Amino acid sequence: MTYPRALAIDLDGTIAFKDSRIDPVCIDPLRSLVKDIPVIIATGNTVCYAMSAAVLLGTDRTVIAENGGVIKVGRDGVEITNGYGEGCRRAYNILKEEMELEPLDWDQRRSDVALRRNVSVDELSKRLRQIDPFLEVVDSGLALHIKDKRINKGEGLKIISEIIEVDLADFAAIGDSNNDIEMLKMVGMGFAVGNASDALKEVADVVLENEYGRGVLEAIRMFKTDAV
Ligand SMILES: O=C(O)COP(=O)(O)O
Ligand SMILES: [Mg+2]
Repeated sequence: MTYPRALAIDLDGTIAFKDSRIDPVCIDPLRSLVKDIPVIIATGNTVCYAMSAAVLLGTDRTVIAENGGVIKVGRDGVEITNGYGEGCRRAYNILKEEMELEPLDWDQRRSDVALRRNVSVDELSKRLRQIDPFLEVVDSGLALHIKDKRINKGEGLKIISEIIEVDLADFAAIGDSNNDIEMLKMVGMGFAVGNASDALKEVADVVLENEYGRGVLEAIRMFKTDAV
C-alpha cells in the first residue's frame, strides 16, 4: 500500500473507546507517524477537545471539530467556523419542548448541537426536517448531532487539503461511525476500524479486523512497515 501524504483520523470510537478513554495501543504509532506526515484529528466533538488530543499527540494542531463546523489549520493558522450554529440552536429550542433532549457541551459548541443518545434518531430526523430542511441528525456513536447538511468532516477535509496542498487522493482516513462517511468516501485510502458502523464499513476501502486503537495500528502497519 502506498504511503499516504496525510492522515485524517477520528477520535471517539477510533483513537478512544466509546466512553472517551483513550486506547493507548495507538499512541506510539500515531506519534511516530506525525514525524512523517500531517495527522489531522477529525471529530464531531468540540474544538477544545480536538485541540487537546492534537497537542497530546504532538500534531501540528490542524483539526476538524464539530463534524467540519470548526476547522483550525496549524498552530497559528486560520480558524474557520461556519455560521450555521444559530439555526441548529433555533431548531433545538423548538424540539426541546416536544422531546426529552439533553444537550452536551452546550456552552462550547459553535456550529452544531450535540445531544445525548437517548432519543430515536428517526423520530428526531423526521421532526427536524419539518422545522428546517437544511438540518439533519447524525449519530457519531457518542452523541446525536443536529447539524447543517452542508457541513461534514469530508467538506472540512476538502478545505484543509487545499490549504496544506495535499490532494484528497493522497490522504488516508480512519473512522468508526456514520459521521465519518463523507470523509472516508473522499480520500484515497479509507479505513473503517473493526467496531465501525455497517454504513461506514460499506464505504471503506479497507475494513480492519481489529477494533479501536488496535485497528488504527493495523491500518498504519499497512503502509508503515516499521510501526511499533
Ligand atoms: O460525537 C462526538 O462528539 C465525537 O465523535 P467522533 O470523535 O467520533 O467524531
Ligand atoms: Mg467516531
